[in-house]
Amino acid sequence: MEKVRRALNDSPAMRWAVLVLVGFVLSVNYYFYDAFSTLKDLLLKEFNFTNTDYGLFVSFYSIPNTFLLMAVIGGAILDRFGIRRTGFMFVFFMAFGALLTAYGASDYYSAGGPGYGLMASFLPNYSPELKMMLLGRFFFGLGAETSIVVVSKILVKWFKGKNLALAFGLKVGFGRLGTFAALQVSPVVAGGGPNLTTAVWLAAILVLSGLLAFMVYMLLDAKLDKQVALTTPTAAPEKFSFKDLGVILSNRPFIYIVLLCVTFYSAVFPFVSYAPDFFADKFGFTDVQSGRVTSLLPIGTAFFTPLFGFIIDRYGKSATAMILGSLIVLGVHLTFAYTMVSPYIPVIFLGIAFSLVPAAMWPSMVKLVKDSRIGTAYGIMYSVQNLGLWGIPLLAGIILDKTNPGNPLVADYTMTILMFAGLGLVGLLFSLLLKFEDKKKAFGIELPLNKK
Ligand SMILES: NCCCC[C@H](N)C(=O)NCC(=O)O
Repeated sequence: MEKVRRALNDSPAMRWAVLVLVGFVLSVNYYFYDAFSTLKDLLLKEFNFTNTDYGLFVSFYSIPNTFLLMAVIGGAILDRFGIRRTGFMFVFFMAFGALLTAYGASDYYSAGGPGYGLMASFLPNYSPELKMMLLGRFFFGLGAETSIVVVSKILVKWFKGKNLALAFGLKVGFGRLGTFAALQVSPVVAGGGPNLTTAVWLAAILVLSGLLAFMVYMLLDAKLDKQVALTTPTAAPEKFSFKDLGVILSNRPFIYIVLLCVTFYSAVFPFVSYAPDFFADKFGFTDVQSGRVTSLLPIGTAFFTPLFGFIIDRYGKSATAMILGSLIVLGVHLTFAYTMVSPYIPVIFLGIAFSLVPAAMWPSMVKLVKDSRIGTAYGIMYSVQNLGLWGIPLLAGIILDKTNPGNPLVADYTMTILMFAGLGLVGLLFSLLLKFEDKKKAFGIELPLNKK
């Protein structure tokens, strides 16, 4: 039998190849998530959506993960059944949901295609188009979040002790590139309205190509497992037990990170879903201009997150990075709410915050949870985070409708943005508590990650 001296994950080239493959899966995931933010006005016009309908559509992504605890269940299934089976299933759901959403927005469906009659037969206050798109968004969210958990576990498998924070930074960077592309490409393809459906189909087809990329990754994963089995006696996968959940949930720094995760991301992702419309309404930008300024955020973070990850691998200071990032988010939203400063400046600062916190937060988990339970831990984080990603876009839409009675074309966003600032403030509090706890009990969150 051929003796394996080096496993696939010992080769830097293979590690980076894996990162590119799973990074692509993330890019298309984020592309689809964000492709609708520059189409908001068109959706309102074409399908008679209200701001609340739009908020509902954005937030439906999070329903399976929050209320059905799919990210936690997905994380536990992942720890139990492994990366290949679980990953394929969830990337498949993501692609199915994306195609269903595109179908719901298509002319063929609106003209009475399959399912139209059924969707028209209940809840008449919501259009059949909205209902089909909500169903698609539900499946997309179910698969998308859990597939991010899968990708996180893949990175721990290939990169632990070998530039893990850099790998996580690049992973986030791939996601941001997807958001950047969506903000740039979607409004151009939609062409101000006539090609709205094409813009949505393009997004769905990209997600489908992510499924193919994941299947290629599965081949590498199987090969690595075979090599590892030759050199290391394989332990049977540990069965999921509620005791494990209890252990994870009684870890105080973990809880602070989860709470920071929900407040920080709720102040950023839902903001991005409204940002193009906000820039258009407050600063008089066109759809394409506001898409462009919003897209500075993901493109900046695509470069800065890996850079901060690289620094954290070597020098640590993760808790401090989370405090600084939270402080910046608060300052940025107050600037948006109360000043007419050119949006380019706060967006750049938001990009720095949006790089610092993710670069520090996600890899910190390996300091708190053992590898065999990392899927469950990320699943818990994502489920709680999704509570914010569900509630906050909806709340933003409701505040927007309430503070702008009569649905004027140009809306006043002040109260909506102040709500985002409030979330930034609460996030800052949790990041301070995290640093305090780490100082008291020496969990090592401030230490470099490139240490065994
Ligand atoms: N695709 C947009 C929502 C992704 C949410 C995801 N749970 C997450 O937080 N990813 C980490 C990140 O920084 O993007």
